[in-house]
Amino acid sequence: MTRTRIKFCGIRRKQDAELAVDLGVDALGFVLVPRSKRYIDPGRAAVIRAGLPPFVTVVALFMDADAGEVQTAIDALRPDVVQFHGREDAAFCASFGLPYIKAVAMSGPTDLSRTARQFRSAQALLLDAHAPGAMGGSGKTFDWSCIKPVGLPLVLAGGLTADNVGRAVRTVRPYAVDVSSGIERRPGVKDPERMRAFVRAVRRADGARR
Ligand SMILES: O=C(O)c1ccccc1NCC(=O)[C@H](O)[C@H](O)COP(=O)(O)O
Repeated sequence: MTRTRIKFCGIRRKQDAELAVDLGVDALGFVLVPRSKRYIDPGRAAVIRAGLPPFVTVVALFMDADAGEVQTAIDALRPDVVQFHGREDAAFCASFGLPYIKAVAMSGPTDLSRTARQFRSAQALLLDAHAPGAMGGSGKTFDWSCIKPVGLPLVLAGGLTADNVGRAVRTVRPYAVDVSSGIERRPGVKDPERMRAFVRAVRRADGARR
């Protein structure tokens, strides 16, 4: 059976990280973007990280931060993967010596193969609904019909919920799905029932793809 990986993003509380791990979530995202409603200080994120068991991927998110800020945060949090949401180019993304994910703003027709060529050093592309220059975590979906395989793993994000993620998995067949707003009570505060329902919906869709 294909197992769609799941990333919960915008983690700010220890109990949310613990429940995510119990539910078998593969990756946790920490938003290190100071203007975000889900911002977490890298030191606080490191405390949550220290309590995680092995084999849970810790992802640090940045948006147009300078290299010094990114490196300082990496030194504090020691993420497994870095994820870039701004206008960073491939050389910048790769310069920290960590696997990286590049977020692509899917606000209109987007030439994904061109982006994949530009970011061929990326571990994956994360397709999100925000407009270029705007922040992620908008809770909005985009038109999935423009998604084509591009030779890099695709992480589908943007407005996913327990109600639409099954259709997303069956339609797009992404390597992973990423969710923030759809499992929240309010920004940065996750809702246990929504977290559980989301994971159940992904696993049900995985079963249907067998
Ligand atoms: O979540 C934020 O506030 C944020 C701010 C700046 C850059 C990225 C941000 N989030 C990125 C994510 O990976 C979200 O999980 C992704 O955009 C999906 O969000 P949502 O539509 O809320 O599920």
